[in-house]
Amino acid sequence: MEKRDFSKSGPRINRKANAGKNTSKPRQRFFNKNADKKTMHDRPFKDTTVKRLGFSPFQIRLIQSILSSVLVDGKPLDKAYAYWFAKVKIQALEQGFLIKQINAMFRRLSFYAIVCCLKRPSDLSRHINWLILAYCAEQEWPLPDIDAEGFDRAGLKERIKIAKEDELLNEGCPVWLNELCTKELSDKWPQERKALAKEPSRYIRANALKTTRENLGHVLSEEGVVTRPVKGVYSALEVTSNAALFRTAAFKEGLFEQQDAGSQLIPPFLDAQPGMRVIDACAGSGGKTLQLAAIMENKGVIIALDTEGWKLDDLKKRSRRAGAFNIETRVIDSTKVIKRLYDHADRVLIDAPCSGLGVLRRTPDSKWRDLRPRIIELKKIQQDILSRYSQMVKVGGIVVYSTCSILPSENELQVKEFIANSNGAFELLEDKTLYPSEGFDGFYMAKIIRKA
Ligand SMILES: C[S@@+](CC[C@H](N)C(=O)[O-])C[C@H]1O[C@@H](n2cnc3c(N)ncnc32)[C@H](O)[C@@H]1O
Repeated sequence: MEKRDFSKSGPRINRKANAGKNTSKPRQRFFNKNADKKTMHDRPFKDTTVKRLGFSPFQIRLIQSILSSVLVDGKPLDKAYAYWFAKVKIQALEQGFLIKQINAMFRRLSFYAIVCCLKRPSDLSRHINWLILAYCAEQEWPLPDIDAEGFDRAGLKERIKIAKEDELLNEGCPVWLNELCTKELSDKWPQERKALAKEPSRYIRANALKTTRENLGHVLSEEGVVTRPVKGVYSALEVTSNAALFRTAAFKEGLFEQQDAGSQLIPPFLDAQPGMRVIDACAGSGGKTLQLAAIMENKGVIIALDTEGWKLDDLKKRSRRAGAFNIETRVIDSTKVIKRLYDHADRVLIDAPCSGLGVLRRTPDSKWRDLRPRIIELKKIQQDILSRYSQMVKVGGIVVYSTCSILPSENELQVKEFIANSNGAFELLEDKTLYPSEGFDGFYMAKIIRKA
């Protein structure tokens, strides 16, 4: 599991003289790893009560454990959620409430560090309770009675007010990210920065192999889930109620997948038809592969490739649930896997590994580590993948190169370099960037034709 390093992301602002003391404490385990699940099960949970009163002592212990997994142990936030919510089973609504609050803390970690009189977000790893207090104070909830020795309560309100006036802090933007995106996006960046600071909407994709979008809306409403169709994305519904989607019968029956509405625009862009031979070259767990199977009405064949076998195993499970039967999976464990498929396909989707800067709203912990060195490596991988994997399409066929980044250097500049080096064998037909300020997550897609 990749560890997070939170050490280098501090905002550059003047700090007050009463900066926090470095009271290093031994690591705490807030929930016993062998917590008795029975006592945690099905506790009554009233969303409105919690909203008014803040966190219960039980919730505080769970939040402490999740924050500790990420800030102290360096686990990614989604893995920490998976671990703790499997161990401490609670009602779906309460789980949703906690995820919402913890995501909001991670979205603006630099803001809360300053409110706690700390220099860097990484300093919060030694002051998890301070973070919880600062968060509650900002929500204007009563401050919970937790051990927070050295926490400066006087002037909390004033520090929150001052931090809110600093755009970078208020939008939870680390300095490295601001520098990189200002350089790449110039005038466009401030509005994207603002958009990336917001809580994302929830979208699902109706699985056309089993239902229609309209029917799915009805079925879900019978299960208490409120949705509305998304304009401009024929397969997408926005979920507007606080629902436990994965516990619905509709999900178990494979009627839908959770997928951002912007992401749902990429598979149709490939223009794959029923009966074609299609390669999804970086398929991962198959978000787009499953959509391609639906577009192709289960006819023809999709070869789903990835370097990570466990992701393809996930894809197999998801295809069974979705009723998608035209997908073959192959792990890329040598260059031969790709070479054997040269000149093979009518369509090739290259959903390349990337910085993920377009989807930061959904991974709010990832920005607190300077990703610039990794982005340099990723760009080399993207160019290599583009030049080799594009050979898998037949002459006359289409390649779509896509990312969930909004950086031109991972997107249009990569495509430009690839086309320039192809000696006329490939031509760009059309490309699009979806920006977070337009509503969905940020994505790029380029449609390229093989001419020789
Ligand atoms: C953006 S993710 C793909 C997401 C997926 N297409 C979806 O819609 O859910 C990029 C994927 O590329 C894979 N990957 C990384 N390096 C690769 C390589 N050299 N060749 C093929 N896949 C690679 C990663 O394991 C990851 O699953």
